[in-house]
Amino acid sequence: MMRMHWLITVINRRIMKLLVALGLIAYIASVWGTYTNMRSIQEHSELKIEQRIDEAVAPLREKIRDLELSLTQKYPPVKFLSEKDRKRILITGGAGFVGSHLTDKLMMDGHEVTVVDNFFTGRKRNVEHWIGHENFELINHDVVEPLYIEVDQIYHLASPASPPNYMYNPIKTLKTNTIGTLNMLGLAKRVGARLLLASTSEVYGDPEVHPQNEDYWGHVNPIGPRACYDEGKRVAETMCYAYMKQVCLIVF
Ligand SMILES: O=c1ccn([C@@H]2O[C@H](COP(=O)(O)OP(=O)(O)O[C@H]3OC[C@@H](O)[C@H](O)[C@H]3O)[C@@H](O)[C@H]2O)c(=O)[nH]1
Repeated sequence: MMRMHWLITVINRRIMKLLVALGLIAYIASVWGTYTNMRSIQEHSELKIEQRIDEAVAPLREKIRDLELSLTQKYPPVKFLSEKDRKRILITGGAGFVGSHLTDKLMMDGHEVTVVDNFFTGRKRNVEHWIGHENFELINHDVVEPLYIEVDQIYHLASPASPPNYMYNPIKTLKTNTIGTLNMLGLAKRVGARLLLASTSEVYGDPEVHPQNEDYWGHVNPIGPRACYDEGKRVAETMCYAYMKQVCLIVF
């Protein structure tokens, strides 16, 4: 009997120890679980915060990079002009041959130049040496659509200029020289700017007089293959004169 009792006590003790050990292991496991869980939540939220910071900082980094670039970038020398003498100048077709050289001249003289071009024949690389300069702006825009900006002077050069280019799409050539010129005259009228139109000797058509002076009216053909350009520029000149006479616009 005594032996039996002793055996039960020993077994009970062992079970107790086992239970205590199991309890301890369960407790440690749960504490460890909570700890790793908390860590992963913390790491996750840290990751999210880092991500958000990165997102918020990215545009600033880009601005700083642009700023650094503009500080280190070398531009051709530009004169300083006082506010009074500095003009805001729009050059349509400014990425073309004549336009880009005019851009260089006016930029180097110290003016603020906005080039508007649809890059039909002009190229960005013709004016790329000014990109980022505080006095320079390049706008990809077709003058057939109205343009609303504030300027003091307009040099209206936008037009295809060589026969293969202007004969490629005669209707578009006509629109550029008529609607485009009308839009520029309208802009000049609205902001009180003076306007210069780049015309062409082709307004004289197939001239019988050489050289042609201002009194010569030309020898033109309104339905010939080059008419879209010749007549387009002729009507552009007529529009400029009408605006000059009717609304006292200063036109060259
Ligand atoms: O619809 C158009 C067509 C042309 N253009 C631009 O006008 C510019 C014309 O420049 P080009 O280099 O082809 O030709 P040029 O510089 O020789 O022409 C220049 O002299 C002749 C005149 O008829 C043009 O009006 C004048 O720009 C180009 O940058 C072209 O992309 C427009 O912005 N819109």
